[in-house]
Amino acid sequence: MLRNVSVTKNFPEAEVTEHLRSVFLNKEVLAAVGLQEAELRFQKLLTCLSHPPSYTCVRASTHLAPLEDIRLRLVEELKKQKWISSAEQPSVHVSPHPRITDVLLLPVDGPRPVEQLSSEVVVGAQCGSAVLRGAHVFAPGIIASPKYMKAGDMVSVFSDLEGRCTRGATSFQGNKVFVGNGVAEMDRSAIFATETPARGVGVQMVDPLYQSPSFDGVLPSLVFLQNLPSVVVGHVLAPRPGEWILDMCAAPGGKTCHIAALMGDKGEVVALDRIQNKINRIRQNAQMLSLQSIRAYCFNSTQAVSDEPKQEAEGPPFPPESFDRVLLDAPCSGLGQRPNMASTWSLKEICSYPPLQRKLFQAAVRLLKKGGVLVYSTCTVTLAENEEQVAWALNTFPCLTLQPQEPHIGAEGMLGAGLSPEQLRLLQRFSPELSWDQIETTAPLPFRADRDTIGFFIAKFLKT
Ligand SMILES: C[S@@+](CC[C@H](N)C(=O)[O-])C[C@H]1O[C@@H](n2cnc3c(N)ncnc32)[C@H](O)[C@@H]1O
Repeated sequence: MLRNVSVTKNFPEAEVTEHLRSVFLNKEVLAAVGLQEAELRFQKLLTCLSHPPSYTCVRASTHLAPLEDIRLRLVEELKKQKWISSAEQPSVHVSPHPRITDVLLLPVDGPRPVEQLSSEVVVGAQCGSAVLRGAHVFAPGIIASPKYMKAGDMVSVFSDLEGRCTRGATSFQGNKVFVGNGVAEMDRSAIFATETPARGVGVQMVDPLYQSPSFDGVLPSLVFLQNLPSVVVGHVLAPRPGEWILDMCAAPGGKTCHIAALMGDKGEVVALDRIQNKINRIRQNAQMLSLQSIRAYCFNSTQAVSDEPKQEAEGPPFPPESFDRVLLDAPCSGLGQRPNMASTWSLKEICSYPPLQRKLFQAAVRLLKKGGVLVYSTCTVTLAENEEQVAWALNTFPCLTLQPQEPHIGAEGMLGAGLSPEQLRLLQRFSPELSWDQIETTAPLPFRADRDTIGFFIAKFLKT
């Protein structure tokens, strides 16, 4: 083992683990690699999902400044952070990705040997996952704290894996995972005040299990935290200046902003999402990154095609064959997220996604011009939401053909959906389990970055 592996993902719902196991041990996989190898891959998947990737990926705003300038400014900013100058962390390494021209990579140090303290703060699983990726604990994420906790106390932070801890509790004995030590920034009474719920940092992480810089307020217009496969999506879509692009499920707008940046902010990116609050996030992000070409609307994208003649209003719904390119970054079960300790979903919830994805896909195909490009992506690992959707799409829409992707830095598609070897080669599946114990954590970042990602899937189609 090249990593100090201490946690293995366990889905609280045993039927979810069993379901995933049947996906990863499907007949086609068993015939190709055998039971032992398939079982091993599945166990590695569960292990690596419970750990964050060994680096942080940021997308640089190369529409505003050259990559090298942004890199140097980032190094300067991060040098100012306390952890950087501590004895353990001698220097800041920010490396460009060897192939992706707007990506910077920073190593994550961990898991580190951190001693647990007697004072315990319990946070929600989502907050715990964010801490494992370099965040501090924000007050709303805190569920339990010692009875007499005062600002300035040193505390150990635990993530409540199953959402069982009661808000305001003083201790918790349930299923929890240690994520590091920090200094309380507030008294307990301020955190659990009923009249004005506390905001801001509740615990400053000074000794986290995984150490990486905090990007809070760091060069907000020049660097954007984004997983590597998500950045790949924008490049695979390959938008050109002047085009009309639709991002059907856009919030909070990471990919929307990337698309607009790749177009040099010339043309228009229509960003739809069905949740109003999230539309505000898209607008804030666009503003922060100085992007003018984004129009965001709150709309259910399954209804985004109109057969009526176009009204005067410029927003959705749109006539068929309107867009040069469409991105469907679909709502999904999110099982590829790392570290993924928050999944308390039932099998029924996980299985609810494919029908919604198909409705969105149908609208996407109708809205795309002939000769246009459609990119479908998810951050999950199931066949039903990925390769099986591709097989369904190719059968349902004879006008679609699979296209090669550039860059293609992930693995090929997974066996099990009846796709041919040629079709699988055109798909891009980021499968961290395939190289989990094969890459030295000391290997140079650019070598391990492409393999040590979240679980993710990308398919690119042309409408002929
Ligand atoms: C995977 S997230 C999108 C992430 C986004 N593309 C990014 O890169 O920042 C999926 C989004 O789909 C939205 N969504 C779900 N159902 C939708 C629908 N019927 N129409 C539009 N948006 C939908 C969700 O609100 C969620 O924000």
